[in-house]
Amino acid sequence: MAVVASAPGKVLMTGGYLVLERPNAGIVLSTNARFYAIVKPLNNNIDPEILAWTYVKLTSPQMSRETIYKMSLEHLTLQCVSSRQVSVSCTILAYLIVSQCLLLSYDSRNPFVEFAVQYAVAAARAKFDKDKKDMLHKLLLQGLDITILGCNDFYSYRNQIEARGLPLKAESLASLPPFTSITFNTEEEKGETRKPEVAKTGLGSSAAMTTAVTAALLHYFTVVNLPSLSEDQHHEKESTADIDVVHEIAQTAHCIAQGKVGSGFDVSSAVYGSQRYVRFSPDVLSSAQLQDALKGKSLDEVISDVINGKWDHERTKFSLPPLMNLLLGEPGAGGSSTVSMVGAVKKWQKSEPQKALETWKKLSDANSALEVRLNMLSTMAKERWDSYRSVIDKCSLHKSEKWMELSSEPTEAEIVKALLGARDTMLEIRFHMRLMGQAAGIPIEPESQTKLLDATMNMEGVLFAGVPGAGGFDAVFAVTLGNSSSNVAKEWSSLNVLALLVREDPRGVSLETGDPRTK
Ligand SMILES: Nc1ncnc2c1ncn2[C@@H]1O[C@H](COP(=O)(O)OP(=O)(O)O)[C@@H](O)[C@H]1O
Ligand SMILES: C[C@@](O)(CCOP(=O)(O)OP(=O)(O)O)CC(=O)O
Repeated sequence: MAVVASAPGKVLMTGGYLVLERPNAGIVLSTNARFYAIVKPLNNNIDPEILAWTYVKLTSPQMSRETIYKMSLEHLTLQCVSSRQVSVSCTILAYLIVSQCLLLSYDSRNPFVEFAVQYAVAAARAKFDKDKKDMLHKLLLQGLDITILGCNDFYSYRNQIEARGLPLKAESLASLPPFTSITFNTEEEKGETRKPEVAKTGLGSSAAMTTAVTAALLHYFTVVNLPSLSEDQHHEKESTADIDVVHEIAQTAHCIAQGKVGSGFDVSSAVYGSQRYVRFSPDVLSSAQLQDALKGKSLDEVISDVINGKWDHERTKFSLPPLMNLLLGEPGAGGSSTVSMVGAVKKWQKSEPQKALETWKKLSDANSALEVRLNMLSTMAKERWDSYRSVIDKCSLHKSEKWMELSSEPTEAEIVKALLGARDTMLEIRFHMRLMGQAAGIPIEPESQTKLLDATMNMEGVLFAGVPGAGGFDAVFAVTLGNSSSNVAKEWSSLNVLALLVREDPRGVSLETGDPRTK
């Protein structure tokens, strides 16, 4: 029986850079862009002769790639035995032709999935008693057939839309077949051509992919029982023990595959959904990092350190107040390298510690203030729904400068004040993020984005807009009121900005009923 699991992509609305250090928090919204992993046995006829190793087949239809690994059942090491490009359909070919670089030349390894497989099997072994270990061994002998699929929203199709002469509108994106082939951007840096990179929108495809594969495998091995999408996924639900295991394993695999320990908000939101996040102490992964660097400990020892480690990340339920929508717009073909941006900020913190501390304090206060204001609006919506709905409806049709005049009674005026307060706080966050970028010499909110964000914040029904995560030239986000998103998308189109189809969806990792391509 196949197991299908999915995990969402993310948008870090506040907390870029600061969230790398405890106890700073980041507000991360998960999205309806989901990454799927399908796991099933590769071969139903177990060959009793083969007891020392098994096969793992990894198929990425969007990269037209199929890789076969041989996995040692003792050490869980993976050896790539074949990798080939599988045939592509005519529609996919059309996209490939216009892409800047054909996939054939691209590196065929997928370290995210490779580590997810190794760590998930090791976790199952660590958790199981003798009988269940035998069951696991039999399951592994049948081989693992893994297919990975990311929603189109994870990838940038802007170049293809332009190349095909289609209008730069969400409708053009909607006309693409689901799970369309991925293309690569080749970038020039100082006259040299860099390694081609997947053309992404910045929703965290690797974190969602690692989480979906880890979750599907752990469910397939019966280590965990994943919730389904229809189940009420409350973060504060008494027992999150099963998804906590998914988190620990996916986070470890993701860090090791990336070769760095980031804040982990992307994996946390892929597992638990939208939240206020405070990072885990990096020490919890020291054993896994050492193993990778020195090949000192066995995977079984490392996994028991990971499972028994002190995972001290904090997550609190958070989602946008009712009748507010998250909208993303792609102003260009993307391409900021988060790693080098983080490096530049760290260098600045060392060279100007006092100034950096002051900026971080102001940013941290503004981030907290925005969170308080949005939570206040959620409470107002709960307690005074009619006034709240009426204010949102009215404000959705006007620019913010008119909002105060629209309130017809004191409760409404109070709600408008809270909306305007949230707006001002976002302006403050943007101001300090820009200062940090200037001081560190990196484009956190580059001038072109400032112009776009100012224009967006001046559109009817826009609460605020900003650069998500590390900032740069990737997609921008806007939080819009009521039904104003379609107007914003239209205005963006006239500014050469492509409105993406993605929206907020607070749900985390889940079990699916079947292959998403057959839906
Ligand atoms: N559909 C896919 N099939 C195989 N690998 C994928 C797929 N989607 C993403 N990846 C891998 O994930 C990497 C992108 O991850 P990441 O840098 O986290 O992107 P994002 O900006 O979306 O966070 C790609 O370089 C590729 O290795
Ligand atoms: C700088 C950061 O705080 C936020 C980066 O956020 P992005 O959403 O830009 O992430 P990528 O998917 O890696 O591009 C680094 C971190 O928190 O790890």
